[in-house]
Amino acid sequence: WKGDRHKWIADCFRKYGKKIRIEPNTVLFRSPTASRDIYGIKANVKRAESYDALLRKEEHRNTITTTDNIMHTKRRRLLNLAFTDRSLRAATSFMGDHIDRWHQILVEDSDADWSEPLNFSETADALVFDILGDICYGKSFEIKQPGHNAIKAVPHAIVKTMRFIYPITRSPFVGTLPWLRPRGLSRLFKAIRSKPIKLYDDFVGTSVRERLDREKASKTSKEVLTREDMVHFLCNAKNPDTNLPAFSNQDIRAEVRLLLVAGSDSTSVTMSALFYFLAHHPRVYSKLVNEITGTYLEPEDIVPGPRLASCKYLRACIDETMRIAPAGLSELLREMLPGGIIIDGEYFPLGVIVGTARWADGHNEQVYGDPEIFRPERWIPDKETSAEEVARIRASFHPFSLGPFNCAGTNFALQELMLMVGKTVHRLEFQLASRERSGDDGFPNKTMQTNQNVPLFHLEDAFISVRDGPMLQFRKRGTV
Ligand code: HEM
Repeated sequence: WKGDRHKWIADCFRKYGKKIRIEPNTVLFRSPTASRDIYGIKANVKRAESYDALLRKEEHRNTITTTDNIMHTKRRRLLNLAFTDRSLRAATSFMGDHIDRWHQILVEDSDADWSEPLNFSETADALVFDILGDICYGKSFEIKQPGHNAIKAVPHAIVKTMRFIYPITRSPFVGTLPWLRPRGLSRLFKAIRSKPIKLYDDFVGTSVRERLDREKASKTSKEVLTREDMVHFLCNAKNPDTNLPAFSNQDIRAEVRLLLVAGSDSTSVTMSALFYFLAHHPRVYSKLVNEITGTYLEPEDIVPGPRLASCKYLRACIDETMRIAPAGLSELLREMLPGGIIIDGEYFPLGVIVGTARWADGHNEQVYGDPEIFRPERWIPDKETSAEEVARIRASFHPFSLGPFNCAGTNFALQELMLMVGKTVHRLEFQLASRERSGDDGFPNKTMQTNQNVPLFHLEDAFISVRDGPMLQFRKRGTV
């Protein structure tokens, strides 16, 4: 309930070593070999039943909430059809347009001076949500635009919902949920949905329906044009075994729901934390600006491709952010299948639940030495950091998880982050709003990073990482 489970888990590791039994039947690990043993391609495990609690009703079941391995493999194989190089290329132009418009909004009315202070988490949420809406079904939510829009409440409502659901997923009663759902629990959850979540449900339902109608009409009429968005790829995906359409309309709705949440929140947390660290670390900020402005003459030139991939410091800043402030702080639980598995040399039998926790992994003193320090250089081999050292820490670093249940949108997320950060630091300058510079940022409970004297970016654990701030001001680069 307090949102500090991730810190409690890290403290337990510090106190008891690299294996902790946090519940009678649940063991967490903190070592690179354990991560591979638990999540790797050969691991004899399935997603634990706590994933079931993320589901309000059976029709919403999608790839991430499918705990049966055979079903998951089938769904995932089909979902991957929406994440091809072609779909990634198709998404590029939507992403670029949204980012350009977002920049205009950030500095609107502030031609010669700094903009009004704004809560960066909120504006980053709006940007990634708009991008995802557009990319999923060709309809942006337009919540980054100034003015009233009821959908603006949705990212906040997702946080509220996760705060409510997360303790249920970790409760001893989680096993009863599949039984309770058809016996009134789904109806109860529906009845107590907050207004913004209801709005969001209706919005997703209507938008997907309209989009599917458009797709159908485009097959018979040349006048109806569709975009190559995710729905297009999902509609046209054929089951390779039967050559029939891979997804029913209900499946498409369920997968779009997953993509909107999995794809928006994670990327937005990373953006907010990265801008927080850049604002607090002028040396890192100017090194990043030099790399981007040295690689590209104009922000408009920044597009995905080999040149953007060559921006090593940009990628290192993103990796360092995902290490120190991961999108998802605690454990991703897996349950042993018949036969069990060996983890870190020890046998665990059928039914035992195991996992690793991302915050605890990223803050492991034994791996990183100075884990509380934001230092992107640790990811780049040079005179001071050997290639072996970088390979050693990379072996412990799995922000997108690994194996058959890893993030389906990894390439998509990295492309989006590289583009958003690259374009933003090229086109705009930013600074901490004065209130935050004086240390009174209104966000309590920050842990101080002792030797840099910079507070850690405050995150609360609700399965997703709940964040607020930083408060930033923007202006066009080169404005005096
Ligand atoms: C910084 C950004 C992101 C991070 C750190 C991240 C991380 C992860 C992780 C750790 C998982 C595994 C969760 C689990 O096992 O419970 C996951 C799953 C998933 N992610 Fe991401 N993600 C990011 C962005 C995205 C984006 C942009 C999309 C899509 C547009 C996406 C789509 C998915 C999907 C569909 C799954 C479920 C995969 C499955 O169940 O097989 N993610 N993500």
